[in-house]
Amino acid sequence: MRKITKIAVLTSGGDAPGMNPCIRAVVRTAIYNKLEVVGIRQGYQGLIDNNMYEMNTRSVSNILNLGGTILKTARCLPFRTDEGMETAYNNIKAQGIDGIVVIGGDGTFTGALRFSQRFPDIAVMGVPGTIDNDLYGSTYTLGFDTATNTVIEAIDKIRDTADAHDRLFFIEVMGRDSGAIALRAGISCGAEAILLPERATAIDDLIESLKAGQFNKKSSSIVIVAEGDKSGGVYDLAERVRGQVKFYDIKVTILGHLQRGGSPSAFDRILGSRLGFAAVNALIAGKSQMMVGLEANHIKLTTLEEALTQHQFKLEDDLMQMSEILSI
Ligand SMILES: Nc1ncnc2c1ncn2[C@@H]1O[C@H](COP(=O)(O)OP(=O)(O)OP(=O)(O)O)[C@@H](O)[C@H]1O
Ligand SMILES: O=P(O)(O)OC[C@H]1O[C@](O)(CO)[C@@H](O)[C@@H]1O
Ligand SMILES: [Mg+2]
Repeated sequence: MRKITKIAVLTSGGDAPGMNPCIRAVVRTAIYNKLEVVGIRQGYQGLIDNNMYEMNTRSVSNILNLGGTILKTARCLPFRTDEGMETAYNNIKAQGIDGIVVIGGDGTFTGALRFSQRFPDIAVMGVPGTIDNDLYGSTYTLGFDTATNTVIEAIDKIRDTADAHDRLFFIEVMGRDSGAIALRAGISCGAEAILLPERATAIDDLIESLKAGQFNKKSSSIVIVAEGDKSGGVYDLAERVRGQVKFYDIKVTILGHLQRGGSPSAFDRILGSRLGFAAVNALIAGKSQMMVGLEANHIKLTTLEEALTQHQFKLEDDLMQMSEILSI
């Protein structure tokens, strides 16, 4: 079995509330088990730039409540190249690191898998950290709960003013390839329609359902549009509907990056702590090329390969059907 003596931890891709509790758990679990632990700054960019520092138990004091990530993060193009990966590998070897915990989303795991297939002597363990909730093998990813609650708080406020003015709002929420936030927020806020990247919505059907809402004496309507919806963008969509829905004044709101910030919820603090703890224990047990996730309230290991390829089945059919029925 491979022996781990020194590990590194990094956060990569979009930041997500819960990353800091996870970093804290990784560092303290490692030190408790007499491992050295190194923090990599700015995700894969830090591996390439050799931007690393030794961490101790006090490096992670008072961070449970912080949004963002104390290690910083990046979208790093050079890591996609063979040369970039090789530079990263040489820096890792020079530091004597034999295992890495990577906290991020599907892109981060794609990079981690490619890297560890090329350099299998470095063990990699993924922690699902993305507000997009788009990984197979964990019912929830870090940050999704906090981000969804942030979105709900914002949409509730929009509903107040929409109702006061008898307006129809198109609200864009994050999710370039994922409708997870849109679906959960839509159900929680009673959205009249939810447009998702995973499902095509015919514009005629949308208009018919808005007309039905007006017929049923709805004073306001909210259409939640995930960023990655294929209808051509929220402004374009609003314009097309404006031509045919005369009874509502129409407004557009893009919630944007406020959705990714903020103090992690209790759920994300606990999830981050559990997954960080489990990730270090999995490395110590000799595992690699895997992701630690939470399924049915139990820690589960999934191969990175599976985590990346199975997620398209994740949006629940019953939620999609229910959201339409409950908003009549
Ligand atoms: N095919 C790939 N090969 C090597 N590295 C990759 C690959 N795809 C992504 N990465 C690395 O992973 C980083 C993070 O990926 P990405 O920007 O897609 O975010 P993510 O991890 O999916 O998180 P989120 O979707 O929550 O923002 C990229 O910036 C890049 O450095
Ligand atoms: O902050 P950036 O790099 O524009 O990324 C935005 C993307 O990141 C995510 O927020 C995930 O982190 C997606 O939902 C969104 O499409
Ligand atoms: Mg992603």
